Amino acid sequence: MAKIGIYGSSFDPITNVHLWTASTVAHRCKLDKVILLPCSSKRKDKRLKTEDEHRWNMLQLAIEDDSRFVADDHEMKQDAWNIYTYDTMVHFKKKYPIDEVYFIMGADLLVDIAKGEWAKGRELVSENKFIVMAREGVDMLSTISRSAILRNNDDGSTFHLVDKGLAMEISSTYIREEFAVGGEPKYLLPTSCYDYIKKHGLYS
Ligand SMILES: Nc1ncnc2c1ncn2[C@@H]1O[C@H](COP(=O)(O)OP(=O)(O)OP(=O)(O)O)[C@@H](O)[C@H]1O
Ligand SMILES: O=C(O)c1ccc[n+]([C@@H]2O[C@H](COP(=O)([O-])O)[C@@H](O)[C@H]2O)c1
Repeated sequence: MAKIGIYGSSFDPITNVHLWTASTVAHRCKLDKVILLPCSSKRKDKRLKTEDEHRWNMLQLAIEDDSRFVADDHEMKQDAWNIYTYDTMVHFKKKYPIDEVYFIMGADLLVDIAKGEWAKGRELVSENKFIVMAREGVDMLSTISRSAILRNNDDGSTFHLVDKGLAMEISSTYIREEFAVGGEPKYLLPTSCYDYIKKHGLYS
């Protein structure tokens, strides 16, 4: 039985923090594989400015040298009304029936689920397991205990809380803004992705 982590993001663009957190979690939680899952630009709750094709190409460039990482375009291929994480996890548990499948996310998303902002939040928590990475300013244990959705669907092994050791806050937003204002975000993301953005004039 393998241990597989699903790391969902817009990856707009993928950053060195996405890669470092995926690597840290893979190492600490002894994952056999991390599936990097870019969300679709058809998503209703967030307006993405970059076409799926570019985000997908950058993701491929970023992970080509690391055999632990695999990109999956499942959400990009879905219709707009069927791209919630709950449905995504149903898909991956069916695809890997004998393996342990975890959803990997930062603690900021734990707060959003606690607030009831995610589709089928109750079912999502009760039917899945999560690896939650610490984020600055979020107390993960108290977020779980203060939320009825989280605490009542947690059987004690639902949330694997991981403190990465460093806060390291590089965001895709910061990188997009730097490109837009003529800044220099080199080394905050893989050089191959930096070059791809320059070549295609993204974010300017
Ligand atoms: N520094 C970080 N530490 C831990 N988790 C992170 C960090 N940055 C992003 N994540 C996690 O990565 C996932 C995807 O986040 P997302 O792509 O929205 O990050 P972002 O770089 O902040 O993007 P954007 O700036 O476009 O909102 C989420 O689960 C988020 O919590
Ligand atoms: O299922 C939902 O309702 C839901 C709501 C918000 C975010 N998500 C997922 O959380 C992951 C990170 O999202 P975001 O907003 O940080 O790009 C990504 O895989 C999204 O599909 C999922």
